[in-house]
Amino acid sequence: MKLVTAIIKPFKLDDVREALSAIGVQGITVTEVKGFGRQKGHTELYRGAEYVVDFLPKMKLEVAIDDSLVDRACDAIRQAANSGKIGDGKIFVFDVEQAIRIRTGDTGSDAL
Ligand SMILES: Nc1ncnc2c1ncn2[C@@H]1O[C@H](COP(=O)(O)OP(=O)(O)OP(=O)(O)O)[C@@H](O)[C@H]1O
Repeated sequence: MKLVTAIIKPFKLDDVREALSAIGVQGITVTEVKGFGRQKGHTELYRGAEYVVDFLPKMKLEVAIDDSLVDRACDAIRQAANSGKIGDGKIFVFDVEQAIRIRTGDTGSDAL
């Protein structure tokens, strides 16, 4: 199992959620975060206004999935979150040791 973490622009959240649902992802955790990438000193558009890049609002998605879905999930996020502009975000992939569904006690991929 892997944890796919994506930092995306907030207005792309619905598109990314739909793209992940379409490939069979069943659960997503979303957190409002702030961050910046390597484009310090450049400007980035956020809700129509230009900002000197500082800590800009982003959404962090966390999706725990079976290994077999990782490539498709990353492709889906890339396509859905890509505006072609700076600050579109990043995807990080981590190993997941265990998953447990609290209600039933299911473990591993059965718990995803
Ligand atoms: N190395 C990193 N570690 C942790 N978070 C990061 C890192 N790089 C980017 N982020 C997060 O991702 C968000 C989007 O990054 P961003 O797309 O600006 O990266 P970039 O490397 O500057 O790419 P681009 O040139 O396409 O803008 C940042 O606001 C930050 O929250």
